[in-house]
Amino acid sequence: MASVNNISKDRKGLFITLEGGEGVGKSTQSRLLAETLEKSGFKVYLTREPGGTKGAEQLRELLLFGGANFSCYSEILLHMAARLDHVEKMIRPALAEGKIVICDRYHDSTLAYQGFGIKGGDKDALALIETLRCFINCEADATFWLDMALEKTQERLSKRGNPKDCYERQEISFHERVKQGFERIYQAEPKRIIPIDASPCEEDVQEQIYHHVKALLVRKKM
Ligand SMILES: Nc1ncnc2c1ncn2[C@@H]1O[C@H](COP(=O)(O)OP(=O)(O)OP(=O)(O)O)[C@@H](O)[C@H]1O
Ligand SMILES: Cc1cn([C@H]2C[C@H](O)[C@@H](COP(=O)(O)O)O2)c(=O)[nH]c1=O
Repeated sequence: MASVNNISKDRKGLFITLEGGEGVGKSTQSRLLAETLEKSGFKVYLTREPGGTKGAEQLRELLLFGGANFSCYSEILLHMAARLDHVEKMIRPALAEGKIVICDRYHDSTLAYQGFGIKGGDKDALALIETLRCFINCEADATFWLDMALEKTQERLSKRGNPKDCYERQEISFHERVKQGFERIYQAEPKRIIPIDASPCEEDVQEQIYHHVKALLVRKKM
């Protein structure tokens, strides 16, 4: 079992993020985890990024469907502006109230999509993201990285049939860089990030995740 040493001791609540490429099942698993925890009596704040506040949802619409084709550095700043609003207004208060915050995508998506997917791991882009991460200063206690073969996720997405956002419309080589980016992020922070095989059925993936969450709750004495 992966180590869960990243838990913040002075925080009342627990901050869990779910990360990974397109269609690996993050939203499905975020919802299932929230339902399971609520049934066990925990207070949960289920949210997503970009999003979670009025302003951040407006930025989501602009970034995903606005067609503005921002320069990559502007795109990083916009994702980070959405995150800061979300953290200040929703995430930090929920954690202070002792809630379990479950966030569908967070900081690792900026690193994987903008840092590795668009900028190919460029040092300046990674440094800018890191600087803003330090400024926001709200780290996840644990991150589930859902991973599976790209061909399989394409199958899932074609069945889902939602309108494609600007990232989903990118060529396969972009998604390969994003996937490799998540691998690099995991290698850099193996204590926080817990890799999950996202290829089995929903129930099996849920079981893998819940197994780790139970251990986190024990460690956090929740
Ligand atoms: N374990 C699974 N097995 C088969 N299909 C799944 C599984 N998990 C999710 N799905 C289906 O795959 C599609 C994508 O799932 P979901 O929206 O949860 O993924 P996501 O990672 O949040 O996607 P996105 O990155 O686009 O937000 C949905 O139609 C969902 O019902
Ligand atoms: C937080 C964040 C997200 N993205 C991208 C990744 C996805 O393509 C979309 C979000 O939509 P989904 O329904 O969650 O798949 O936004 C990004 O590029 N950078 C980020 O920081």
